[in-house]
Amino acid sequence: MSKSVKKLTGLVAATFTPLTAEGEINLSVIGPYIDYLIEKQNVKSVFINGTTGEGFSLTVDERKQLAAAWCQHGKGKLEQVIVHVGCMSIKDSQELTRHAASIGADGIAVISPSYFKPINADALRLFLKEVSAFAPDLPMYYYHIPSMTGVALDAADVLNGIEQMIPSFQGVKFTGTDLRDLGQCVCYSQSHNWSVMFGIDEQLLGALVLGVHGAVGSTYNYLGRIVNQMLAAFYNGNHMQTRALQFEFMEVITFAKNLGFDVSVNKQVMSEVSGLAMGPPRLPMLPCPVSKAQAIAQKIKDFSQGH
Ligand SMILES: CC(=O)N[C@H](C=O)[C@@H](O)[C@H](O)[C@H](O)CO
Ligand SMILES: CC(=O)C(=O)O
Repeated sequence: MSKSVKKLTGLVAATFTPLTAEGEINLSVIGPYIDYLIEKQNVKSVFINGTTGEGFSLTVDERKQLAAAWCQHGKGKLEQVIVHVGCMSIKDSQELTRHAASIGADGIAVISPSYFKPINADALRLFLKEVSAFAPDLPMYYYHIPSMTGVALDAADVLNGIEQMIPSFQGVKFTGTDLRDLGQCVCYSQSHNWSVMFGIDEQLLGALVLGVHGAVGSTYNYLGRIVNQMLAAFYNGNHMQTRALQFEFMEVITFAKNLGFDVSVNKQVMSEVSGLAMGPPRLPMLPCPVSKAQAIAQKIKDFSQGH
């Protein structure tokens, strides 16, 4: 692994996957999507084909086409394009990994298989190693998301000693609420200069205090500008302002959660707020009633106008 790895930091948008009304991937939205993130949200890195991007509902070929489009349109504009390559079959993950390297992606991230689950951290590390071997020079991030995978191994256990197996290992995207485990990931990562990226947007401040290097999340697609203000306030030591912004942010997400806030709703909210046509989700998710998304979008707009 070369020493010139660009460290992943700051806000990273976990992108939605634009679909046509017929449910086909809609690559024509990606160019305008990138401009929107940079110009309107001050967000310059993306995490594609993950949870928000419905990665597990896409075919391997669709995932390749999307990754290629994000890298191509993002060239010279985006700081980093991280491609999620987790699949139920290790063969598919290896193919996506090789492809990510061939198109110039900045890194890959891997969610654990969740049907047949790794029985312990050794099994998961072995899986990650066999995936990374298909792009040994590409930074790899482990994506910890037990709420979706049911793989409840401590992320810190997965990290422990992984550098001896995976020279390209560069950190973890931590979507969990166990602050003890998160803190141990940050602590372990320090000596390796890895990135710990937090993934529960409405709890970001707690993670910042523990020393995470940034955050990957869905809401940075449309609240990135304000959350960047929150990060600036935090790094300037202005805890009152940071907390005030976090509380307002929490209120918006609580409002959304009370209405039912899943990827389908979130995707429609993105269409409403950005004006970009994200299209419907893919089955088994059902399209979200427009009125629900509009109510959430209005909250987001009110929050944005206040800042
Ligand atoms: C479970 C899940 O999908 N988490 C996302 C990222 O990992 C978050 O970005 C959430 O969408 C966000 O925090 C809203 O709850
Ligand atoms: C939300 C998130 O980080 C993902 O799309 O995977």
